[in-house]
Amino acid sequence: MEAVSIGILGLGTVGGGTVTVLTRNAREIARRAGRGIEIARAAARDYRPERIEGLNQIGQIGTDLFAVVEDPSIQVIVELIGGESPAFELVMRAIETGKHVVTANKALIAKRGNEIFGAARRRGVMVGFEAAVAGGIPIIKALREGLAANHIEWIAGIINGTGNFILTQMRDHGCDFAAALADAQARGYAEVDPTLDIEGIDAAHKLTILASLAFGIPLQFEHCFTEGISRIDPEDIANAAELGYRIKHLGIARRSAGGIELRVHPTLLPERRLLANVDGVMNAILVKGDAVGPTLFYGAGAGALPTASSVVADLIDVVRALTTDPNHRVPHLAFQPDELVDIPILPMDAIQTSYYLRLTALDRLGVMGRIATILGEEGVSIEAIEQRAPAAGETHVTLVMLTHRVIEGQMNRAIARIEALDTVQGRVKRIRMESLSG
Ligand SMILES: NC(=O)c1ccc[n+]([C@@H]2O[C@H](COP(=O)([O-])OP(=O)(O)OC[C@H]3O[C@@H](n4cnc5c(N)ncnc54)[C@H](O)[C@@H]3O)[C@@H](O)[C@H]2O)c1
Ligand SMILES: N[C@@H](CCO)C(=O)O
Ligand code: NA
Repeated sequence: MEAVSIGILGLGTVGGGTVTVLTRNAREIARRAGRGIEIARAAARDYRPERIEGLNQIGQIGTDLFAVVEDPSIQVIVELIGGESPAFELVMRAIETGKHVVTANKALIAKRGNEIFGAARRRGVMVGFEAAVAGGIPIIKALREGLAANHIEWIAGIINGTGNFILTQMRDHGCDFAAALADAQARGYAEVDPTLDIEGIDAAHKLTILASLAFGIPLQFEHCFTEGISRIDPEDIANAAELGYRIKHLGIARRSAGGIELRVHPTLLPERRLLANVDGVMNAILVKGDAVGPTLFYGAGAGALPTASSVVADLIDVVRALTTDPNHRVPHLAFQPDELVDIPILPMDAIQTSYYLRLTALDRLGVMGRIATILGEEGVSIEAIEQRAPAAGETHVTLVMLTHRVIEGQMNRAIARIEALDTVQGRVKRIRMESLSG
């Protein structure tokens, strides 16, 4: 059978990797897909030809993205430019002209996916986005198909490679934040705007997508709570280690009474948990289904070839399903589109978790007692407390506490009251803790 013609938009880290994988593994890909995949055209503002193995396999390379989308000989558009615009307009135009789409763009899917999938459904075309979440890990496929029998209870994942790389470097080498970030950028892990990685926005994009697939809810990026890693101090990493914990940047989506928790933040995890030992650029997603129990998916969360692995898997899926009836394909968000239920996302002060607290207080009789009283009055019970003796000549001590589970709203009130004491210096540092055992 004749090869399927595709057009690639963007020839950067992921675009280049996709060309390489399609070229290197062309024969095996064709054996799996049933037909060859031919890169008829590609377009990019710029690219590094010396970095792209297989570049000579591309029929035609230009700079006009829309010209590729309008080309009637192309059946599938692979969007790898990133960002919301013009990616959204390109994808919508591709759909309008009856082309299937494969994308690695989580910002686009998290923010505009409801519209994109609606348009794709009306036009009867497929949109693949496996590469958008956790790079090379086939987590979308797992949630949509492999775990389809389950009532999913919760998901917790390390879903930003750059952030995990930085935290790992800080812990292992006492390396500073800026140097670790520069290294992640040089390796092609980071987003064009790395604040998306560091501030947790990229992880929030991915978690939004995972939560939809797991719970059958529309994409609701605007309701995801997001806290980044830029305020994690080496001191907190060391304190956590002393207490038997590691700090990981987690995305957590959980069904609980009254709604769904959707939150990205630094998290203390007991050091023996598998997730606590996922280091460097590696990602991992723990999914708890009622029938299967906990399942863990681990692999490279970023980088050229791992991400291309997912892009090409989607391409193979599209090629295999080209002639199938659109109504009988696996739904984009795992649930039939008219079965998505708009369950509310819980506000952050309604969630329940335990906490690591660090504060600096005057080393004077009664100060500790006052803090403990406030915590008790707000319903916060302390699991462990450590006091760092003041250095010679110092008047203040550092207190590190671990609490039992409590509603975040109560913790906020307790922290506000503690910060208002004149015996307490500066802010109370708070990092959430999860056991991930239930
Ligand atoms: N880098 C990774 O490890 C990784 C992993 C998973 C998903 N992603 C996603 O894949 C997408 C691409 O990321 P990347 O790291 O390959 O980016 P990149 O910056 O390395 O490459 C982007 C490519 O698109 C081109 N481009 C961008 N905007 C353009 C425009 N307006 N007109 C013409 N060309 C344009 C650039 O010239 C370049 O060739 C993003 O959505 C990103 O979030 C990246
Ligand atoms: N910037 C992203 C790329 C993969 O999505 C990360 O570091 O995880
Ligand atoms: Na994936």
